[in-house]
Amino acid sequence: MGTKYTIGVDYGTQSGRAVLVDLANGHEVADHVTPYPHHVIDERLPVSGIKLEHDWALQHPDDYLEVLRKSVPAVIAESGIDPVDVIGIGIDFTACTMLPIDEAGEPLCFDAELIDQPHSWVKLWKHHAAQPEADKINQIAAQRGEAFLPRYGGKISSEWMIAKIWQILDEAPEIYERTDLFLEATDWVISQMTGNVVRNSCTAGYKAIWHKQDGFPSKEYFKALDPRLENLVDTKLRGEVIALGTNAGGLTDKMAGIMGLKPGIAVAVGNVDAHAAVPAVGVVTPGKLVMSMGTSICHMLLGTEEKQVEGMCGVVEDGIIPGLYGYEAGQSAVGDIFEWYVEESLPAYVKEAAAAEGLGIHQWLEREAATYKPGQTGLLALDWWNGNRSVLVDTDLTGLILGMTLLTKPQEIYRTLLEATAFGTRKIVDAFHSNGVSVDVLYACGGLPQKNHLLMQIYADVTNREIVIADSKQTPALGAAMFAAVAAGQGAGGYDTIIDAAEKMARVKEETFKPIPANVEVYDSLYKEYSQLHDYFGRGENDVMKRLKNIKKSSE
Ligand SMILES: Nc1ncnc2c1ncn2[C@@H]1O[C@H](COP(=O)(O)OP(=O)(O)O)[C@@H](O)[C@H]1O
Ligand SMILES: O=C(CO)[C@@H](O)[C@@H](O)COP(=O)(O)O
Repeated sequence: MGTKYTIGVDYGTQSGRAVLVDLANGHEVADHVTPYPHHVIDERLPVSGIKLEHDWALQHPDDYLEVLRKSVPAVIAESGIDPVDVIGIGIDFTACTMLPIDEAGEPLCFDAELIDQPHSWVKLWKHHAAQPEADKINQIAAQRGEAFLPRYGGKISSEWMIAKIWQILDEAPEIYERTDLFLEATDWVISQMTGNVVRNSCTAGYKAIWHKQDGFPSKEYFKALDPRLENLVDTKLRGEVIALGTNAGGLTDKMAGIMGLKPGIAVAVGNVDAHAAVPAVGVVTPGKLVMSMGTSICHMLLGTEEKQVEGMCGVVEDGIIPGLYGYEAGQSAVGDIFEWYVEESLPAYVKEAAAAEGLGIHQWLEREAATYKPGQTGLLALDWWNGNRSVLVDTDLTGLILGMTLLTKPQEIYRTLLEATAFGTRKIVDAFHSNGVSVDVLYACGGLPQKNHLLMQIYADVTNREIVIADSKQTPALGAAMFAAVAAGQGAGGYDTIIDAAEKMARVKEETFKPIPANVEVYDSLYKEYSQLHDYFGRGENDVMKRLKNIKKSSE
């Protein structure tokens, strides 16, 4: 049949990236990045210049099409392959990144009448202005004993679909009325490529409270939130929910022309970035926790049963790999904490020393921090610089460093911050493992594993588990290309299941990080101390962090 390819497109926060992948071995033949022309819209709307309120984060839907227009032809050109050998395309996206569309499938913000209405635009995953709605969603669900709440670790996030929809209804009822459908951006882009509107099981499950057996929450629940939401599911959330790897339909003639591909090729249903990365590191069975490590960490895990785990972001059947339950948890700041330290708190002499040696600041700090043994700094930190996503689900918690003296060095603080994030991950690992969702080995992808070896060794030592590292730097895009291969099917040169695709296309490095027994022992005692601080400050025994925030607010 000759060499066949698929394209995976990874839609991140700042840019979209297309990767052309050889189906025989997962080799990434070419890639191309298109920065979003309108960036993240968090101050003023394009065209009208209307000012946005605090905590808003929007995007421009045409930026997503721009990625298809630019990056897809670019990977074809760069690779020099014949486009007829591309048998499918798949995408992964940040989530919940959602938008209102009209009957014709057009985003409301494309309508000249609505362009100056902030609520007609795409709400990006990190739009955090729907917290009042999220609070009521949780309070009413808890009062009514809604069965869905434990599936989301006890809390629905303000980042997710229902809170965002309700904010639109609350603040711009006319936009709500004009909306035919609320869609995840990942599903909208697929609709643009195929002409079909379908919802993928991943975002529906993790972000819109959809359950394979129970569907969405009941009409009674939505009515209890707001009588105007009673029929939301049958109206503006309608549409079939389809498992990952399904062909959403063939690529339309129009989009094929624009992208330089063959019309009719398979287009896989949409997916989420962190979730798409799981099969791309070859994880298709339980027991292997995949960490997508960058500014934050998403922790992904598979299981054969639906279990309740404190503070997880969600458990969704078919949510990651069809046929299994997919679990997600997370830490809302990891690389961001290291960046804060380097940018906001590091003495100038360290920057000068690093520059004098021609080293990056992180590299200098990593090298110096690596000269310490576990415990040797005498320091301990709580990693809550951006609140705590799992397991406490509390954005009002803040960071803490304990044990400093007049002799404390910057590299000791840096090491302590690395360790604190590892303890945060161990809390998540322990929460899953002790609730019957076993975690035997860790897999790491994203930017951090490539950048900081000390960090990875600390994670192996703190969790007492081996860590396998992704070989691809574009792991989510590779995963999206694998799901495209499944959507195309074996008959067309692809694969019939994501398990077959993972066997041939997933890639990890040979070198792994293994726990060092002597370090494990010391970290076990430090973790006990971390756990005491974690519970003392995080579970209500001493709410000083919240009181400080309140004092700060009232002093502003
Ligand atoms: N050598 C390093 N060690 C630790 N953290 C680093 C290092 N270099 C960059 N970072 C942090 O990693 C984060 C970027 O991670 P990356 O995976 O590239 O991005 P993203 O999460 O946006 O995909 C930033 O927060 C940055 O401060
Ligand atoms: O929340 C999820 C996945 O559930 C992510 O899409 C969101 O945090 C964005 O992640 P990135 O910053 O793009 O790594």
